[in-house]
Amino acid sequence: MGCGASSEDMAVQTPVGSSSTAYRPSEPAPEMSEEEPIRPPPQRKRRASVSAEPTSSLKSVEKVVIPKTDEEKAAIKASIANSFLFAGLEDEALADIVNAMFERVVYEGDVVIQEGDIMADNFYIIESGTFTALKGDREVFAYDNKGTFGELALMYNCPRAATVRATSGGKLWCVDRVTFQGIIVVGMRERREKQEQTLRTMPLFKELSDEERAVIADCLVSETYDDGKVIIAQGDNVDATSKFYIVEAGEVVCTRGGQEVKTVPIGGFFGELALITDEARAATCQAKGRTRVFAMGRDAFERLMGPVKEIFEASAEEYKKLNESLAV
Ligand SMILES: Nc1ncnc2c1ncn2[C@@H]1O[C@@H]2COP(=O)(O)O[C@H]2[C@H]1O
Repeated sequence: MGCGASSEDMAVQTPVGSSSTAYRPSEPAPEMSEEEPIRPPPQRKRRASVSAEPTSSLKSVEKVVIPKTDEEKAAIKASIANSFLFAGLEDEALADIVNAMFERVVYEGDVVIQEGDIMADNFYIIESGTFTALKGDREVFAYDNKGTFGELALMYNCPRAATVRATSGGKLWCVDRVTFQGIIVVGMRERREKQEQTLRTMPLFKELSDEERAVIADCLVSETYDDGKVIIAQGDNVDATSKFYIVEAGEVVCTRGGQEVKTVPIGGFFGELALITDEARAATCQAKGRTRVFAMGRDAFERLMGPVKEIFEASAEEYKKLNESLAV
């Protein structure tokens, strides 16, 4: 994770949901100890609710459908909205993964993941409860009613890097290994390849080396905006959380004082000016049609955008001339 993504980056916000799936303490998962009971992962072939269609991401992965209420689905989607693991997933893939999630109720002291376990089974999203992540006896992270864990062993096919134990009762949403790898890991790989290809064609990055582009790709997150949605508002102050954007699909319209000053096409950028000058946002930038952008955090922008500084300086000069001529 080249941009220093931490467990917090992966954290989900306030998961909700109210499935009534039974938790059976007498039913330990095969690779778990007695103290960590879990409802077994979905049976891909035998469940009546499992359909056999392949997913769009990985043809050989069957879709698993664990029935959920609309409220539960919406709540799960809200809770994973800020997780980079899910960012950029196509709507269909996201729906597939939400369908496949199953719940696990935990009690204080339950060991959900055991450090060193080579049979990593699930990825977990916290709906409620507190959890501690331990390496040996040392706590390396504490989760408080939000967050996700268990992705590393599934992404890199390595043993579990830490133990995760419930420090209160709570509820988790689980994604089984096959679904996680088939949708999230494959999706990330596909997106990464597409992203590097896209960056290569963008005027801003075309003079950079493959290595420079790869580092930049590590720090980009796809965001999707509906038609008319304001991505940047003129006059907003910038801070450490402010971002720089590149249009990946669709278009972005920029206005100053309500007057249109620019349409940013695919491959174009916006949101750089205030990050450079540390002044308020100079224009309002809105999606035209459903639009996808690559967003880069301010920290990465400052570290990585040096090589394209001249391009930014030239566009700042153009904006200045245009704004003077339009008196906006
Ligand atoms: N005429 C313009 N003047 C200033 N900014 C513009 C103009 N047209 C497009 N923009 C973009 O709108 C963005 C708004 O946020 P920033 O000020 O960070 O950076 C700005 C530019 O990238």
